[in-house]
Amino acid sequence: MTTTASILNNPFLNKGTAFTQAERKALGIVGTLPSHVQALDEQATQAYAQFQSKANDLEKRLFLMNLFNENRTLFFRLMDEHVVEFMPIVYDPTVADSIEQYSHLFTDPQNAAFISIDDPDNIEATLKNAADGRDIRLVVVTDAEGILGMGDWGVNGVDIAVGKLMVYTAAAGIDPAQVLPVSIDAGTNNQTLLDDQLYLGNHHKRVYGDVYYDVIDRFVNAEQKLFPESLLHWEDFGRSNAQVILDKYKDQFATFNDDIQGTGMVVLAGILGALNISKEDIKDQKFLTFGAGTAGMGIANQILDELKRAGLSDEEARKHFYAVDKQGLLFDDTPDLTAAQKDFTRQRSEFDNADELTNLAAIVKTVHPTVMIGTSTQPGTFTEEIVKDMAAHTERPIIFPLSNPTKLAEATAADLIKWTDGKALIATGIPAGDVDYKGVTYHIGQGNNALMYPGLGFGLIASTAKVLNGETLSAACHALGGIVDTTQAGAAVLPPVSQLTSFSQKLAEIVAQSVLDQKLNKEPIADAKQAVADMKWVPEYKSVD
Ligand SMILES: NC(=O)c1ccc[n+]([C@@H]2O[C@H](COP(=O)([O-])OP(=O)(O)OC[C@H]3O[C@@H](n4cnc5c(N)ncnc54)[C@H](O)[C@@H]3O)[C@@H](O)[C@H]2O)c1
Ligand SMILES: O=C(O)C[C@H](O)C(=O)O
Ligand SMILES: [Mn+2]
Repeated sequence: MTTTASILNNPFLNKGTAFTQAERKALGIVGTLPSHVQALDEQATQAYAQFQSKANDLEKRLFLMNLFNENRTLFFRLMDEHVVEFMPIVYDPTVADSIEQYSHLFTDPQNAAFISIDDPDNIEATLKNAADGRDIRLVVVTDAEGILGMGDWGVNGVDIAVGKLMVYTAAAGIDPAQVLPVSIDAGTNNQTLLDDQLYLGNHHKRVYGDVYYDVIDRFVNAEQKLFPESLLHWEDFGRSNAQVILDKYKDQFATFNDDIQGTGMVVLAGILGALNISKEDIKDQKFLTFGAGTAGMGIANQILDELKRAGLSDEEARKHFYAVDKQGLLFDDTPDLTAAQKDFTRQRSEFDNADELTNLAAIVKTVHPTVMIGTSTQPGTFTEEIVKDMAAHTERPIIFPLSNPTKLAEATAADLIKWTDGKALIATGIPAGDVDYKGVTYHIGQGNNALMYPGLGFGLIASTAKVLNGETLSAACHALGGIVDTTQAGAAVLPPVSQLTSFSQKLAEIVAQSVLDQKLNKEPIADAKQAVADMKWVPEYKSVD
């Protein structure tokens, strides 16, 4: 039965004041709206003026989330027009503030599914209720143990799943009615949340081990059963679980971990862009990853794959890596290595001063890296001394401080340009403004997986991919090559967010083509480009009869 509420409170159907008089009549909602009928453009102009009147970024975000909760078409029309301005508001870094305050600011569940580890028997019902009959093609799930670099945020982390999905639609054009954000509430070790009466998640410590993995398994089974056409995207799981989960499911159906693979992709694409500028060969680089966690090792593995595709043996390729974590440079005898770290250790016998290699300054001095990636969550750790030392031994140091949000970045782009006298080739995790230095304007690429996962995911869904493999990931990493004009002084290593929609489309087409080339499509598809074009949703009102 249609009721006024079932239309005006349904963000997938609601047009608000844009319902024509005929539609109002047909739907039985005559008189429930002011009489003047607005066009979508008019609504967008009006909403943008309200957005601009908000005092700060969090207020702006709250306003946009309200709009999102009321009317998805209007929200995405507006985001389409203002993508560069909206990205840092709906996504990183402002999403970080909203996650910290989620329970206090809560007004709406945003059509997410909330799975509780204490209620495993209701996992299927939870997904079904949240989907509410919609044809779900894309699920972003988080257990929020490692939200950006801010640690454990329990159920509050659902906002990152919502935010990632907003970027998917804005960038690639997935129909917002076909997506489902999922929170797995496995408890939290965040004492501030546990002590907070208003905290909306389970008030107990995080559950690990068999009980946890059993819930993950039940979730995966229910998800695949209910939404067999869907792609499953894992986000911000903790270091001890992320890779384990990915390894368990990656060959079974279309799935990926954004922090491991999405980040690996954007960093490799950024390095390829940087090498295009410096005209150097990837096989001549020495890679230092500072923060050898989920993202750091995902990046190392993606670069390793590239080196092997460029002709190096596995053994030769691994010699190009220096993985650094809390313990310093990781050696084969370093205690407490994770499974992923074990593949990238060095031997003490390779260095005269192995015992001194416990801090970044000493390691840079000894190793002379040409590429330094920060995924450590440790702000300001790429110091002037370290960066100058690195720059003294390589013509164009490639430096990517990627830790998010803003307050956790290893360095700022402006400092890196200054300390290296304009030589550094930089990408940052959060958006960075242009840097003017000695008469040159340096554009800074955003080394954020948001540049990659929308196109990757859309291409996989459009091509009905059975799985995602290394071949497709590699094709996607190379897809952005040539988009940036590297002949310009101060060119960025990655394309600008202002071109997010066009390069996401290109990426999706390349991904879909790779799937078809490998015959990994579930359904017959003749033309990858056409499949991508056919699936693209545009924020326009459809007429209601
Ligand atoms: N820009 C992007 O697209 C992107 C993508 C993923 C992650 N990240 C950022 O990378 C950071 C790490 O994320 P993650 O998912 O890999 O988390 P993680 O917890 O898996 O990894 C962080 C690693 O840093 C290490 N670390 C902590 N203190 C250190 C220190 N003093 N010296 C050296 N290493 C130290 C930890 O031991 C851990 O191994 C976060 O800030 C996250 O926002 C950015
Ligand atoms: O969410 C982001 O901004 C990127 C990345 O997935 C992260 O965890 O930091
Ligand atoms: Mn993440």
